[in-house]
Amino acid sequence: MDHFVIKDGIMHAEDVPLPAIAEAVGTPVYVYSRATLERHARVFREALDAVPEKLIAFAVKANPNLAVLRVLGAQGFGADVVSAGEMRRALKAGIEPEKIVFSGVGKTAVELEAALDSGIGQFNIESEEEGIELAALAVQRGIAASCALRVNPDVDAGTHDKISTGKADNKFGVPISEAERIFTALAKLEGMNLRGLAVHIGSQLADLAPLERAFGRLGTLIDTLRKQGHAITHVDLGGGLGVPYRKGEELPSPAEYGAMVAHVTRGWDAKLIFEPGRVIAGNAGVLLTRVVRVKRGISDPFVIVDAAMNDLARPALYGAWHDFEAVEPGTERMIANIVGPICETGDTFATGRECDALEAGALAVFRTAGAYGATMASSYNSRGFVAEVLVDGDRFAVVADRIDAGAIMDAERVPEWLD
Ligand SMILES: Cc1ncc(COP(=O)(O)O)c(C=O)c1O
Ligand SMILES: N[C@@H](CCCC[NH3+])C(=O)O
Repeated sequence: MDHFVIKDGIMHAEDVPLPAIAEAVGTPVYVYSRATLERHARVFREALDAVPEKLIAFAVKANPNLAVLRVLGAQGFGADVVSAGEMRRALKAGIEPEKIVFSGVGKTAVELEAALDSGIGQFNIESEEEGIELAALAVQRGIAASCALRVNPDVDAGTHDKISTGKADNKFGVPISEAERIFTALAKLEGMNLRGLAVHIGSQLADLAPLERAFGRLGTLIDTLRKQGHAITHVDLGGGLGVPYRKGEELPSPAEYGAMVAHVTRGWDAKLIFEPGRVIAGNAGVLLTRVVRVKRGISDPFVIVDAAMNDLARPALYGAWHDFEAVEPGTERMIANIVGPICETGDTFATGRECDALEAGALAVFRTAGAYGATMASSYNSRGFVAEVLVDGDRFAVVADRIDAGAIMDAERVPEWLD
């Protein structure tokens, strides 16, 4: 069930009319639905009912807002983090350290130390070099780091090139052909409790077959390692499940994903870890924006909105599609180029898009903006950082203040020697 629906001619987030949020907080603003987050968490968990032992660790990069993390933590989710900053957020949101998994190719020594000192549950090691460094830091502390080795299975996820992570030439994980040697070498190290494997082949996957292929390769590797006497007790299957960005688009459901996982992993006898991001948060948020003006020229009109590529980068970065709808739609439609105010032609959300007819001052939303939206924002063109709101039934709260150009300038200094 969609929690962003038109009631009495006005789009609501749950029971809150979006114009009320625009009035109180201004635009552009991200609006998240607590009920949707909770429903997605429940659906994903239930889809994995057949998996006896599991941890679902939300990929914090998708939406690191503290309130969002708090909602998901209350659903029993852990956190998949890729930086000390994300780890601090997960901890601050109340997620137990034991439920935190640290992924990422470039964890610095400072980050590894912070994570060891916080007692996080698992490090997903992405190279032999990282494993050696981490083990040494653990020895200094008189502890052993619980780790999984991230394997690059050389599988084409069939997604956008910039968000594919499991092909041999991608920077992530160790090549599957080298995994046995590296696992054996790292497992010997003092300070290293190498207890499993991890894989993540990419994001916004529209087909389960590449995931199934990757998990199958992991299964073969588990057998090989066990035959050599290694204990494999934890296997992290990453995230990646895609979501519909266009009305009517069909993607594999969490239930289909869960059935595939249960089938491929039958008999693995290990705790499975999942790192979903987009499938939990994507359709739990919209970016609410106001039309600045409609510029008519020789081509389709330009609908210039007050949101821009600095607030929602996905269209400019990946050519991504986000449905665009009026908050108070009439019966008329138009064909328009939907653009932001930034001084780049790439600040274009849609070209030649059929949408509700809009005039200056009207409110509209970009849908499916709850994942990889605010988290990828920048302050380009000194536009500041966009605000975020969480809706719960008929109430809402600002869960991230708008940070304007003034606040950003407060962190800057002009050295005296320039005077
Ligand atoms: C290691 C890792 N885990 C989980 C995710 C979450 O992916 P998604 O949002 O597609 O579920 C990502 C992002 O692709 C990732 O890099
Ligand atoms: N930022 C990407 C997803 C990257 C996933 C991170 N590994 C997107 O918006 O689609």
